[in-house]
Amino acid sequence: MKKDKLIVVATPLEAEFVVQGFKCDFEKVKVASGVAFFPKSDEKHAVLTTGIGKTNSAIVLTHFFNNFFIPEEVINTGICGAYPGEGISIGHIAVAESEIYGDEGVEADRFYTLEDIAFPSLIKKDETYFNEFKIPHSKSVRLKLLKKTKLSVYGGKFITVSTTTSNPELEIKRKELFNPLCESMEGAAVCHTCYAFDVKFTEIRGVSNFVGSYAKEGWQIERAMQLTAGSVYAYIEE
Ligand SMILES: O=C(O)c1cccc(C(=O)CC[C@H]2O[C@@H](n3cnc4c(=O)[nH]cnc43)[C@H](O)[C@@H]2O)c1
Repeated sequence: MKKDKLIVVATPLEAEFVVQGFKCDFEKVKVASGVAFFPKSDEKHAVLTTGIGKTNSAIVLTHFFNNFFIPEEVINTGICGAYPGEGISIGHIAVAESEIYGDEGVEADRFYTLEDIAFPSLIKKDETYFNEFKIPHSKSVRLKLLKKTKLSVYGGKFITVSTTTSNPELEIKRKELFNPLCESMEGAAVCHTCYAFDVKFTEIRGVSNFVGSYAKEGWQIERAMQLTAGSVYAYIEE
């Protein structure tokens, strides 16, 4: 097994899409409340399933780092919701340029961020982080995917939420607050954990739906998972 990169997903179905494309046998190992797939091949990478949401992601990834190995880079992948209006659509690929906790703060007369209320989420060396974690190498990730795949690949800010943005009022509000390209329920927590452990963080997601509505019949979950798995292979290929 190669240990330079670790692929992190939220759900068993997302793991299945990634693992099946590796075309090798895997050993399944329990990691706290999650599951790791360790490939029985020197050429392939491990895949970690955390369960959905910020808490599961942080618990399982921290447990993995402490008990298995610390990779040079974590690649967080899976599906996401896109904010309409940026050209991005269902079946497109999105690369995070920064990860933002979209609902950590205070909801009062307006939304107050962690910075507004002076509550850092992480203090490290000389840096203090609040809602946002920047991902400076993301442009090179996007360029690599554009070069190596025929997919539409967008870059922008991702927000991570506990409550999905499934009505138009919340969509407008979060768009005005953070100008996000996409949202998920794990990204910022995985990114935060990587910052804490000095691990490079990359996030590549496939758009399964638009935010702003709760019409689940329009979601294309399996197509988005398939395309995302393909873009992760393209990214990790030397
Ligand atoms: O069945 C439902 O009612 C339901 C409501 C909201 C989300 C789901 C999911 O299955 C998605 C959760 C899963 O996928 C990511 N994801 C995908 N689209 C979005 C989105 O628009 N907003 C936030 N997260 C999204 C997320 O990272 C979770 O892992 C089901």
